[in-house]
Amino acid sequence: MPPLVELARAKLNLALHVTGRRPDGYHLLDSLVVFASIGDVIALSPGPLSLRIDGPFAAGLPTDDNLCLRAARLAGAGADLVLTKNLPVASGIGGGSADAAAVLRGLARMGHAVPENPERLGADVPVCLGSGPARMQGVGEIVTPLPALPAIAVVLVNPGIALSTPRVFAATERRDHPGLPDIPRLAGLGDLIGWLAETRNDLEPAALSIAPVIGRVLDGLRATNAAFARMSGSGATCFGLYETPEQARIAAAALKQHGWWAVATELAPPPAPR
Ligand SMILES: C[C@@](CO)(OP(=O)(O)O)[C@H](O)COP(=O)(O)OP(=O)(O)OC[C@H]1O[C@@H](n2ccc(N)nc2=O)[C@H](O)[C@@H]1O
Ligand SMILES: Nc1ncnc2c1ncn2[C@@H]1O[C@H](COP(=O)(O)OP(=O)(O)O)[C@@H](O)[C@H]1O
Repeated sequence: MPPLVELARAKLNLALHVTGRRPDGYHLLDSLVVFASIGDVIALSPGPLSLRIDGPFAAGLPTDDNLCLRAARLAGAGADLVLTKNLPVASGIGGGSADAAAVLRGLARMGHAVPENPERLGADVPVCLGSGPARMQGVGEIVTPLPALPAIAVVLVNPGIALSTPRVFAATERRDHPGLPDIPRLAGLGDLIGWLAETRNDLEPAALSIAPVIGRVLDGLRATNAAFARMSGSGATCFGLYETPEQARIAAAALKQHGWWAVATELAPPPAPR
């Protein structure tokens, strides 16, 4: 029987406001989250729990304490897992959380119930489970699905540095920003950019202070005529939005000249219900 295959789409925080902090130190967030068409790939076959990792970013990833295995253990399920790691690690685009959510989706297709507290695996796991446009609030556990966005062309760029999420949160100075403005129906790139102009990524200043190269990535995106550029999550991956897929392809090729990981893709529609 061929393995079940799940795509762990790259997550993008188009806007990310830090609105408070819980007594346990976790931050309250208000974020517009969307997913790109590219991602890691997870193949699941029946069998005892095991994990093999291949792909361009396999090196250095733990095989024992991997979030894919932790997801299967939380679901109480065995499976033979193969992770093809296409996305940079510790990079603000979901990574381990997207992989864990994809494993839970695959296991659900094999008949295993999705655990009740998937956020225990990572704050981004609940939003990554749905893998469609959503407003994410609380520490990540409140997910409100949003209508589909158009397939806007996007370029993702990572300068090749892993940035630790806890370190970026710890270096964030202001934690009491207002939440996102209401999210209207976003029918095209113009609507989206107009709305994004009223928003921020509140983790960007701290990430920039730890890794100034992020500033050069954002300048690089703007120099390729991105209609909008910002960092995703806790960084260091940044995204640029473009008028056309052709512009995005040309921009990605130019940004690779810096030795950075750069890929042209588009905002993905929500997955069809199964
Ligand atoms: C910042 C965000 C925005 O979407 O994305 P990434 O940059 O990781 O992609 C997420 O909130 C990250 O989610 P995730 O990467 O799953 O985080 P977790 O593993 O649960 O948490 C890692 C650490 O980040 C801090 N953390 C995480 C989430 C949150 N709401 N407040 C926090 O303070 C905590 O120090 C925690 O120990
Ligand atoms: N399947 C996985 N994919 C990516 N990272 C993983 C995975 N499993 C465990 N990890 C660990 O999780 C950490 C990445 O976490 P984090 O800094 O939150 O990244 P991101 O910002 O990409 O969400 C890394 O230290 C990595 O070793």
